[in-house]
Amino acid sequence: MTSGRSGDGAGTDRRDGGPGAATRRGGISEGGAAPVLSLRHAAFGYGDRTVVSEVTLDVAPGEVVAVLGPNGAGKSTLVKGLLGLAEHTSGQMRLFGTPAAELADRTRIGYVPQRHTLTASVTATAAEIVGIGRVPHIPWWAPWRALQRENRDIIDGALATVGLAEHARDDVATLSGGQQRRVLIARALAAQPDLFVLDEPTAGVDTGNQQILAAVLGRLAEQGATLLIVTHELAPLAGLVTRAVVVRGGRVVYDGPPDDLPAQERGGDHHHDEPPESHERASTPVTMLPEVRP
Ligand SMILES: Nc1ncnc2c1ncn2[C@@H]1O[C@H](COP(=O)(O)OP(=O)(O)OP(=O)(O)O)[C@@H](O)[C@H]1O
Repeated sequence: MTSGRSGDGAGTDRRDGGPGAATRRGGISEGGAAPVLSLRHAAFGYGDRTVVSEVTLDVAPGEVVAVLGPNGAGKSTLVKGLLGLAEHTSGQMRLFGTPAAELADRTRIGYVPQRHTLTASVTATAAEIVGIGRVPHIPWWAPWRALQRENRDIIDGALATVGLAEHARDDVATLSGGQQRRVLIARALAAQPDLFVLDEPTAGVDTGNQQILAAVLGRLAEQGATLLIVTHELAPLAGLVTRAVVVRGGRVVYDGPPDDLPAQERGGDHHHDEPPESHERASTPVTMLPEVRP
């Protein structure tokens, strides 16, 4: 199997392209592409506690997947499992065609955590925060490369993609919450990952900022990025999401086109995944059982 970074040579230099450039340039998405992510009966949890189980899922390069479900369903645990932030307790997990345990370079996944903004105690410009995303790409023996034009262009490009070019030199503490989220998306973008994982990017921001964030994600998708977006509501991301995965009671209960999602799974009611699973699962219609994709 090939991978986006080293497959056929097309993916070895991604500097002149956006996210997923390797994929677009023809390596892996055409003819027998390795899934970016492949799970088989996978379970994730914390310590002795399994939170999500029996997850079977393939995500192809360029897909924009919304992970939906009520509070406490296990959405964040699922994506944290991909990042090694929750334990992978059973089943198989491959990332970029490689068994996850053998994947040396986790920076290939760009993560924007849930409800994360930057506090006033951080004294840094937006460009400096975005520059953190470049750290894995700067060899320890050549720190001056951080100052080279090529590196600065990537940082400026990431800020432009999220619509914050004019705020590059601003102290992040002076930016709004929605703008700070976009700085964090730009930081992930600057790392040039092969998969973006965003946990609730549109939660807690006003409608105007939700639209801006959705436009930013749309731009990434147009550039060929593979996106896994945890969200409560599909509405702010409608038109962008190509596939919906619903987690309920620690199980994937729907995997398919967003247009076919039953209204009650589109989100927005912010109900909690309680009382216990047995009740939730009993109420799950048979038609909601996994529609596992090839
Ligand atoms: N670090 C942790 N240690 C132990 N249990 C945890 C941890 N993080 C989450 N959990 C538990 O895992 C369950 C699922 O939480 P998770 O955050 O994955 O759900 P979610 O669907 O993302 O919810 P929300 O929409 O509220 O973010 C919850 O019962 C939660 O208490």
